[in-house]
Amino acid sequence: MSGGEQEPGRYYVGVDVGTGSVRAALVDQSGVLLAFADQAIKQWEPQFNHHEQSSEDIWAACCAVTKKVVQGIDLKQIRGLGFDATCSLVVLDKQFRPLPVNHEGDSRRNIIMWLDHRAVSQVHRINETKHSVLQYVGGMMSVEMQAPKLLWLKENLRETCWDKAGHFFDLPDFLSWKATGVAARSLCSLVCKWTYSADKGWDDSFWKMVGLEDFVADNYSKIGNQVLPPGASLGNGLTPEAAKDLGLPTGTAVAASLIDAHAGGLGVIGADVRGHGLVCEGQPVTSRLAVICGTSSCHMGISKDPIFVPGVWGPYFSAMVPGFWLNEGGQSVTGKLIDHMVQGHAAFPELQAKATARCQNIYAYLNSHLDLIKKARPVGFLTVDLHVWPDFHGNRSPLADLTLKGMVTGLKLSQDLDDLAILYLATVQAIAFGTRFIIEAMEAAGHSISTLFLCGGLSKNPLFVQMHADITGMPVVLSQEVESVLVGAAILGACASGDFTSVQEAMAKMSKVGKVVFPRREDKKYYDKKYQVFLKLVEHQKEYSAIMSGD
Ligand SMILES: Nc1ncnc2c1ncn2[C@@H]1O[C@H](COP(=O)(O)OP(=O)(O)O)[C@@H](O)[C@H]1O
Ligand SMILES: O=C(CO)[C@H](O)[C@H](O)COP(=O)(O)O
Repeated sequence: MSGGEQEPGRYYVGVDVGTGSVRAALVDQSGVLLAFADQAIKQWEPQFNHHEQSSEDIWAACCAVTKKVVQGIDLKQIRGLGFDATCSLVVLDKQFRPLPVNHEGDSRRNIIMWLDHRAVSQVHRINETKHSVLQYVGGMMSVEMQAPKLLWLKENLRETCWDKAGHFFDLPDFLSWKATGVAARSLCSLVCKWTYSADKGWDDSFWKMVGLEDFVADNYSKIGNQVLPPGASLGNGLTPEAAKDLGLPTGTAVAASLIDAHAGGLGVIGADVRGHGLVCEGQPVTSRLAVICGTSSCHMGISKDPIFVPGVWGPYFSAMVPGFWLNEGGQSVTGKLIDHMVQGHAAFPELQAKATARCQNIYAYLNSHLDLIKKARPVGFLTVDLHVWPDFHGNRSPLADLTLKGMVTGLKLSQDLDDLAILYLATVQAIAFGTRFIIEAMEAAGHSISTLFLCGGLSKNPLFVQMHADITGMPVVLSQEVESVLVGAAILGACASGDFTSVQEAMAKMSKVGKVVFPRREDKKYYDKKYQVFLKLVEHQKEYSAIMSGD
């Protein structure tokens, strides 16, 4: 379909596999969510910095949530299915059975998660090669990408995993394979996490130089030698087995997938902004930055020509919006950091009890508590002497330094609820300062950004949203559908069904502006000062480490 026509009763299913849970939605042609379901997924941390999951557990969760959202629907109306997922590494043997990625030999745990930092030595060696593919990941490969993890498997689990492995998938590609039996990879995963180039393909010299020449020898069959653009229809759609598992008809169209952050980007970045008083109304789509905030935050900016931003991943061609280059800034832990700070505080049990008594989630409770304890000035001013540096899991962007640690300055002896609430506020602010730091790096390299489009679990937190507006000085657009990542996944399904002629057309019809949050200009001076302190924190941290590593 094209030309603005809407066919009644045409639905798409989007499935989003985040770090902590799997979500599914039934979505109509105008991007409205008609049904939603979610289910938690298992995670293991057998050692510090080792994070693992199970592809069977995740597939079972995808099936359970999909069955729920299509309940009571005439299945003939479901036109397409799209998956997005975290960029975790799935390992299968030659018969497509799970292989262990751990010393314990537990083959249930066959996924090295994206936030796993076990491959530190491997990524250092990869970066030391200074190979030209590194130009397209911000100048420096991240330990969270797939090449270092593959090298770790080769060096550490040779017999139990590496020699037996037949297939290494990015999690989004594993899901589309499981659904259709088609092992083609999405251009999104391969370009963003595996060093594939949209125009030149694989670079043999890179894999040979880093010690993974095995892939070249077998023509990349284990990591993908058929590549499709996100949204392309895969094979004959759902296989009979997958259709039974998911509760959908055999042959339902299935799309080549996207990484979760990229699906969030599709779900928000193309919305029609007319009538909201936004400066980006008269500007090209490249003035918009999609920020997908869940366990981590990802900052997705697009451009017509490639822009090389030191410490910011990309430029990646056609990895999110077809025909555009993508730069992806990121913070490895944001939601996870807030949870960590709050749950680790002595007053956490009291917070839980009080929030439960009021039938509120802990963050809604904390936000109202901050409102209660604020004095004459706005809430944000409660942290005048409390500052946080948020890199508790290293810095992804723009410093690309995985050795950086978290910092807090301004601690007191009190451990009460006020103290917890203010520490939570300072953490939220630190994450927003991190976003400002990334935006400044992108702008210095040539991006021109005026408006933020937020989605993901943290965008449900009004304090997080307001702090992003105040600290960046930019308006924040929230979508009509809170679960915009699922709208992105459904857009893929809609493209695979053939109901739209392009991803751009589907984006324009299915993503919608909900609420706009403007910055409080009168607070700018205060946040500028706090930003100065923020930048000092990392400078000082580097000085401390130089002192300690000196003689
Ligand atoms: N209503 C809410 N208010 C505040 N924070 C929330 C809310 N819902 C989710 N979050 C936070 O969002 C984060 C998870 O976001 P989500 O997008 O679900 O993550 P992922 O995709 O990584 O699984 C968690 O840190 C959680 O605390
Ligand atoms: O690297 C990423 C995207 O390129 C994401 O950080 C990763 O996929 C995890 O996402 P989330 O925080 O939504 O679970």
